Amino acid sequence: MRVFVAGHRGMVGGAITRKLTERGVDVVTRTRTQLDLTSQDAVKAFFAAEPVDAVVLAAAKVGGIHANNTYPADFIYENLMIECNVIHQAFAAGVGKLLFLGSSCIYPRAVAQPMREDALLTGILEPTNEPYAVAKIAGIKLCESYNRQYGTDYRSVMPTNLYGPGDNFHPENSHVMPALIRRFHEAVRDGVKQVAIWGSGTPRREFLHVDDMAQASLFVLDLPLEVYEANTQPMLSHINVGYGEDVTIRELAELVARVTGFTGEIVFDASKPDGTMRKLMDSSRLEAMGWKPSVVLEQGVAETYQWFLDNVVQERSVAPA
Ligand SMILES: NC(=O)C1=CN([C@@H]2O[C@H](COP(=O)(O)OP(=O)(O)OC[C@H]3O[C@@H](n4cnc5c(N)ncnc54)[C@H](OP(=O)(O)O)[C@@H]3O)[C@@H](O)[C@H]2O)C=CC1
Ligand SMILES: C[C@H]1O[C@H](OP(=O)(O)OP(=O)(O)OC[C@H]2O[C@@H](n3cnc4c(=O)[nH]c(N)nc43)[C@H](O)[C@@H]2O)[C@@H](O)[C@@H](O)C1=O
Repeated sequence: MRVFVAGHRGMVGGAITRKLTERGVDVVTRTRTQLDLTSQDAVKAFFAAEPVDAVVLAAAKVGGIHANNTYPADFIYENLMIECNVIHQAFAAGVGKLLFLGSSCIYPRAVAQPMREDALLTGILEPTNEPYAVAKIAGIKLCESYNRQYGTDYRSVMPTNLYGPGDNFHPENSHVMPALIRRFHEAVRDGVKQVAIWGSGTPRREFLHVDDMAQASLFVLDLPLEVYEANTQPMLSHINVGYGEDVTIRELAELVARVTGFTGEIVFDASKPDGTMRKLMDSSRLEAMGWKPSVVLEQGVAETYQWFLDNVVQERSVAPA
């Protein structure tokens, strides 16, 4: 079994690669420098040269609310190009099996909670990440369309907000969890008594550890075709992957403060956007098939903070001035 993991250096692609390698799968990888997935010619040449049995598409332009809002053209263009190139060229090279990773932002911003798979395309999207969401919806529809027209077995999973080792801890462009881990850590380090959190603190988010996401991805990829099809009716579309519970951003900030040892004041910066007020996944389809998450949020945040200390902080302290 040879599997191409696109995006193997990312948080999710890295976790999936580790799990596949543990299983003894021959994982094919390329860095972005070796293979720019936005280039149709390069992706075509790659599939011609590297026969694989399956593809995991975990490469994407990814970022938090600020990055999505600031670089909308990059988010829609790069994600559409990556999806079109990888999905079409995999098909053209005769690869029958593929797993596409979407996102919970595909659902309308004011949809009933928890969000079911069949809520797709039933309302208006959240404006702060609409371009990214449109690209992710296109990815689902690409897989669905190739399955319908050509009989491929291209599956899609929709992860909720993810976190864990390998996350992006950029102060502005990252997601909320790594941003807060960095901000609280630096406040403790510098003796700062007040930390500002973006928005009102009232939006709710659901956080799933990346190891659970990787496990869910392989669980879905392993499902017998008839089971996947029976659980993705009516359009053989996609499956949600969530933790099952959400917290307010204020509660998340309080948790990260405890984990990092911050005892000062938490304030809220209303000049920053809240984004969607709630996006809790309904993961009952996946859970009915036997999958459930295993990493408890408090434990996951503590482990991620340790990873940040061991990798991001450590690397910076030994880097040349
Ligand atoms: N993180 C989250 O909270 C969530 C993520 N997802 C989805 O999960 C998937 C993985 O996300 P995550 O691991 O967090 O993202 P990361 O940003 O950690 O990883 C993305 C990977 O894609 C690669 N990549 C991006 N553009 C290109 C390109 N043009 N050519 C080649 N490689 C490219 C990156 O390469 P390089 O290392 O060179 O930058 C990187 O390895 C994505 O589809 C994302 O949309 C869905 C919901 C939530
Ligand atoms: C995974 C998901 O991720 C994005 O959507 P999002 O959930 O809104 O992402 P976020 O993690 O950036 O923010 C969550 C909440 O947290 C608040 N918040 C507080 N303080 C900080 C902060 O310091 N940084 C960030 N980033 N957010 C902060 C922030 O204001 C918001 O209310 C999209 O990419 C979307 O496309 C997508 O798929």
